[in-house]
Amino acid sequence: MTDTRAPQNTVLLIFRRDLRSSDNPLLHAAATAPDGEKFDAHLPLYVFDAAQVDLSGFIKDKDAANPYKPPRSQLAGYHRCGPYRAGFVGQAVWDLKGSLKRLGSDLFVRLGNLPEVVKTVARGLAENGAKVGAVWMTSHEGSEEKADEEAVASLCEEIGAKFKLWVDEKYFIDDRDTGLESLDKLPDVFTNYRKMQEPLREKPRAVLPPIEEGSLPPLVDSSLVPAQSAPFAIPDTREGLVDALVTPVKHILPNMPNFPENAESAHPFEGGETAGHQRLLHIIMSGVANNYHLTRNGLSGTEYSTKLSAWLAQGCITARQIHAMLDAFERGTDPRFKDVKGFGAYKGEQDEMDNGGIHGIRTELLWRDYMRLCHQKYGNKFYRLKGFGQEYNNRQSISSTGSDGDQNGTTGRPQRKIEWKSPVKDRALPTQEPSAEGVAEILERFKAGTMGMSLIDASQRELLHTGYTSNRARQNVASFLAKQLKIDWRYGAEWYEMLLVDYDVSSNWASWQYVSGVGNDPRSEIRIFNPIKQAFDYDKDGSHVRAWLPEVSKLKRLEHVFQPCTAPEEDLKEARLVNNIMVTKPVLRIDFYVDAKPRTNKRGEYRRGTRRGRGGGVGRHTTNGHVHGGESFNGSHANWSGYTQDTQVDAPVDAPVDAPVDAPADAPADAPVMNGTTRGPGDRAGEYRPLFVGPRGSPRGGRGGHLGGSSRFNTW
Ligand SMILES: Cc1cc2nc3c(=O)[nH]c(=O)nc-3n(C[C@H](O)[C@H](O)[C@H](O)COP(=O)(O)OP(=O)(O)OC[C@H]3O[C@@H](n4cnc5c(N)ncnc54)[C@H](O)[C@@H]3O)c2cc1C
Repeated sequence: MTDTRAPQNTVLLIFRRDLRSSDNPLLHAAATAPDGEKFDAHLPLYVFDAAQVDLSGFIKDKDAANPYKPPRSQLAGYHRCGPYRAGFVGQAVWDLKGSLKRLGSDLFVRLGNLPEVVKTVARGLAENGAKVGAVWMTSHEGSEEKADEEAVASLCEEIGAKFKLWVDEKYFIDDRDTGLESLDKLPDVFTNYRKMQEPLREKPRAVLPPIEEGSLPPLVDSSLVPAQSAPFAIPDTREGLVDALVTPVKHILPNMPNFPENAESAHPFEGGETAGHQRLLHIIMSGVANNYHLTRNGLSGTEYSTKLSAWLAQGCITARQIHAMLDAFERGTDPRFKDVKGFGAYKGEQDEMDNGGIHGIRTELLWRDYMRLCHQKYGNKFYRLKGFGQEYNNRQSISSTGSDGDQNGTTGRPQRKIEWKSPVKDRALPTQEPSAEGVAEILERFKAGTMGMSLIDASQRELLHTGYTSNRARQNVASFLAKQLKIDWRYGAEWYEMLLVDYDVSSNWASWQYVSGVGNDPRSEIRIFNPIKQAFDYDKDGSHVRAWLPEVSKLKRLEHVFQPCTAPEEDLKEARLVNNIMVTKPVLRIDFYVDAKPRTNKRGEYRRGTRRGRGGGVGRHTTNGHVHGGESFNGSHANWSGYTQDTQVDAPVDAPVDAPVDAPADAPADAPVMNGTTRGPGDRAGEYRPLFVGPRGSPRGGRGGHLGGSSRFNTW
């Protein structure tokens, strides 16, 4: 019998990566439905998904078993969601609950598999005489996300509820306004997409009007909603929730190094819409936004870039909210910013002056859109070793070689082979050097930041300790793993997936592909970052490396700080580094000379001019690093050909990932000047130390990658 108190037309609002109450299309539509289409009740629901999050922290009874396998990445078996993002999402969910309560609503939090939870909730309501009339959720990229959407849609058919999948409106340009007739028409080079969309200032839709308190349909009576099933219990405090999420995944490495004394997190921020909006306000008030184009290549501190990525990834804020606030500042319509330089400086469409910093932020937000569109276009090709680059039109393709069955080139055009190295025996090519064990050992050192290449090690330590590392460092790390060590880049992408607080499936996998040369970098074949030169350019006084790698901090000369194996014996002794693995067994050694003679560099001059002309704001470019010779794996040279340092490459002026040429404007006049020449492999074979050789020359074993856990991807 129907309970007359029980609502017969409840709308289930499923929150996913749209953890916000403002500018949220689902809430907006539920609040503004015209008479006749209004729901009797609403039920906002967030599910911590067992396929993403280790739920064992929610089990209080020590004897109870977790019905779900702890989620692991498919290739390497890493946690799917590490402690930083788990904590951040917990905070964001709690914040959303608070915001919804202020609107007269609430957030029901449940654990398990999303479609199963929806089924349980719908059944439970039905048993209590209520009925789910509709289920709404936003659409997200990712094969698992799509599978969930399909499963919920089928369930709705079964229970006679209307299913609606909403466009996720947290992007800069709304999907409906891109002008693309179909995804086939998405340009394969970002610059072309940007040109299609310019002027960017005019593109974003207006932010949705705020929801008024009491405008949502009544909140469903909580006594009608089935409780969380055993063995799980949901904590009723914010700290309890965060603790339950973080505890099972907080031991990342068996021998986790201590947080270095002199290091500070560049991302000390909390999850949630409230904190995201405070940060947005801060970047305008403090001048971070104005200066963004000058500082965005920084490595240390909270202020060189916006640090909005983690909130964007979880949908705590939307790109159009960011745009709206920046635009209000530029047009002078928000008096909160009246004392900030640049307030009201934009004089309308005729105005040719552009705030370089804000222009830069808009362009980065467009990159983010673009990577998601590429994900939509190429689907699961995002996760395969040979990438999606081969699908390009008009592009010389690259083929990948290895033994995991998906590495053959397909287009019949001239192809360069990438012989990816694997830590797994039956995936490694028979000719692979070093062996699978050797690669497994390097990956362990990659994770711990003990490879002996300090810019990369410092970034890996920062990531390990904080869940964040700069864009500049990310590019170097990815290039080092994929292009210099030639290790299957997906191990890096999965490591990032676990640790990044701002992990976003599209941005992460597209960026790894881009830098690894299998995605959509039009210059992928020649763009390889030289991590020593990059360190000289972007960590001019070595303070970033010294802070995150305290071991090398006592070395005096910068080139030794950046590559400790090159330091003289007495310096190593003084710094107590003689037996350190970073010195005794660097995974790669790059010869790099520093001298005092400035070199004229016409190319550099030209770039400076070009970037200035476009508002790039690039200053003195006094460094010229050169890589000598090749590197050796167990004594044999890796196959480098031609020029390898990134200074040889013209980077597009708006490229965030591929802008390795620009020295920041604040380059001191007395920055060291580096000279040298690039030689082909083999020139200096005798000078390179054998790599991957264990103590006393014996090969060292290492933990291999292993498959395990839930399967996110089906096209390895
Ligand atoms: C190997 C690699 C992996 C990456 N993985 C991720 C990831 O998982 N999640 C993620 O958000 N970004 C990723 N990025 C892109 C970029 O490094 C981060 O977005 C940026 O460092 C975040 O810091 P921020 O918010 O201060 O960025 P800002 O420099 O202030 O940029 C503003 C916003 O623009 C977007 N953005 C900036 N650069 C990029 C870019 N290259 N691609 C796409 N969007 C961009 C972000 O949303 C960012 O918050 C990756 C880059 C590389 C090279």
